[in-house]
Amino acid sequence: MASTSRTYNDAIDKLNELQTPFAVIEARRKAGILPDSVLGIAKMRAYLTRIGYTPADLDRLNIVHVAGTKGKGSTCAFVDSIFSQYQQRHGGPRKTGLFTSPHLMAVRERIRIDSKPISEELFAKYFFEVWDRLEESREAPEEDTPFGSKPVYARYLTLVSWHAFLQEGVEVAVYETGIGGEYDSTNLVSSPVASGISTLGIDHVAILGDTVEKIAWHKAGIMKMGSPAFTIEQLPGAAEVLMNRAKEKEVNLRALKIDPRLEGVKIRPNAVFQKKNATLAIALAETVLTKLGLLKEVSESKLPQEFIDGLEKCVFRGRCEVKEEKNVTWHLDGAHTADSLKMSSKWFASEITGRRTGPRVMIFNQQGRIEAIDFLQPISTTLQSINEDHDRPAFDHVVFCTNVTYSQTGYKRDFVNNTIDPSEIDKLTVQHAFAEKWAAIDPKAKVVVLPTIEDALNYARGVAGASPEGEVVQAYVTGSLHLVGGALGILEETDAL
Ligand SMILES: Nc1ncnc2c1ncn2[C@@H]1O[C@H](COP(=O)(O)OP(=O)(O)OP(=O)(O)O)[C@@H](O)[C@H]1O
Repeated sequence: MASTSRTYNDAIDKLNELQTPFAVIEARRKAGILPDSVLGIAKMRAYLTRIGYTPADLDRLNIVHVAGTKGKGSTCAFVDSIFSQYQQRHGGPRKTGLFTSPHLMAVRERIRIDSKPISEELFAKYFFEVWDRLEESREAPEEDTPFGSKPVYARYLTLVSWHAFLQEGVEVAVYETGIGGEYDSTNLVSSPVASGISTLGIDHVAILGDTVEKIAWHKAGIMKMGSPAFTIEQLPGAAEVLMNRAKEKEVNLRALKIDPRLEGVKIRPNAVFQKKNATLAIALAETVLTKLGLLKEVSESKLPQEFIDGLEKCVFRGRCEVKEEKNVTWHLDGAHTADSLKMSSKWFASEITGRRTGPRVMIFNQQGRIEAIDFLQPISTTLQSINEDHDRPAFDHVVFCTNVTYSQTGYKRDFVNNTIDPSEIDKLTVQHAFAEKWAAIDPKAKVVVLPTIEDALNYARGVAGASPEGEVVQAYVTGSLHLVGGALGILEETDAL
C-alpha cells in the first residue's frame, strides 16, 4: 500500500523506523549473531531487482568506489570537488553524484548531486518511490528482517541513492562504503571506473575483525577485475593483504606515495594524513576524467589547475573545521577512532600553538562505547606537549555529553538514534566513566558531565563569559560526528545546509 504522506520529514520518520532497535542489537550480540555477510549482498541484489534495476545498470553511473578506515569521506569529497571544477570550466562531467555517510546536519547530505545535497523535495520523491516499489514487490512469507519488506537504514539509503542518481542522469558517481567493503551494501557495483582504499586501521572490530589484516581483507573486497585500484602507504600487514587480494582478483593495485605535485597546493588541514587522502583522490579523479575524455594528458610534474582548485576549495564540513564566535573559537572535528583522534588532537594543538590564548575547553562525546575510554589519554598527552607551563592542564575544562541535540526538545529528527540504549541517555554511565578517567589523567582540569550538546555549548560560552576581557575560549569539539553535526546545527541556529 502506498504511503500517503510524502514530505521530507515524513521520509525521515519512515527512515528512522528502519534503524535496528537497541534491544534487537543487544539480543543478537548476546546470541553471537553477526550481521549478514554473503547473504547480505544477495539480499541487496534482490532489493535492487525489486526497485527495477540490475547491477549492470549501476555501471551507467561510472562509479568511483572508496573504502578505508580513515579518510574515505575526505577522499570522496576531494574527488567530487575536482569534478566540480571540470564541470564549471568544461561543462563535464554532465552531472555528478556523491554518496557518503554518516550525515552531519541532515540525512539528505548523504546523497549529493552536482556537489549539493539533494533537495528535500527530490529526496522525498525518490525515497517514497523506492518505498512503494518495495511494498508492491513484497513477497510472502515475509523476509527475515525486523522491517518486513525493507532493508535496514543504511542499505535503504544506498538504494535511494542509486535510484536518484539513475533517474537524474548522473554521469559519474563517487561512493563511500559504509562499513568494510566486501559485504558493504554499496558493493553491488561490478565494474567501477576505479577503486580507492584509504588509510587502514582498527574500527568496527565486531564486524570486520580485530586485526588490521582482517580489516584489510574486507576493504579489499571493493577491488574488481578489470578496474584499476589505488591505495596509499599502509601498515605492512595491511599492505600485504591488499596486494595478495589484488593478485587473486587480477586487479592492478597501485600503492601511492604522497604525490609530489601537491607541493604548494594549499589543502586543509596541511597535514600528512590529508596529503595521503588528496594523493588518492588525484589518482581516482585522473582515471575517471581520462576515461570520460576530459583529461587528455597526465603531467608528472604539475597538476592541472582544475585539480589544484578542486583540492584547495574542497569543503568537507565537520572535519577540522574552525568557526569564530565573539569570544569562543570553535574547533570541530568528527574523529571517532583511536588513530583519527590522535591526528585530530594534533591538528587542534597546531591550531592553538603560539597563536591562540584563552581557556581551553574540550567537549567530547562517544555514545555507549566504553572502550573509547582509551582514546582519552593520547588527547591529553598531545595537548600537554604544547604547554610551556607544565602545571597547566591539557584543557582547563572538559565536558562529556551525550549526542542528544537539545535540552528541551531532544533529538533533531535527522539525528534520531534508536540503536543506542535509551536508558543510557538518562544514566550517562559512559560519560561519567569518561569524566572519572579524565579527572585521573588531568587532575587540574574542571571536568563536567552534561546531558545534551546544547548544554555543552552553553557551558563553553559560560566559560567565555566569565573570562577576562580580550580572552577567547579555544573550544575543541570532538569524538563523534553526531556531536559535531549537532553542534554545528546549534551554532548556526538554522537547518539550512
Ligand atoms: N588518512 C587519515 N588517517 C588518519 N586520520 C584521518 C585520515 N583522514 C582523516 N582522518 C581523521 O578522521 C576524521 C574523519 O575523516 P573522514 O570523514 O575523511 O574519514 P572516514 O574514513 O570517512 O571516517 P568516518 O566515516 O568513520 O568518519 C578527520 O576529521 C580526521 O581527523
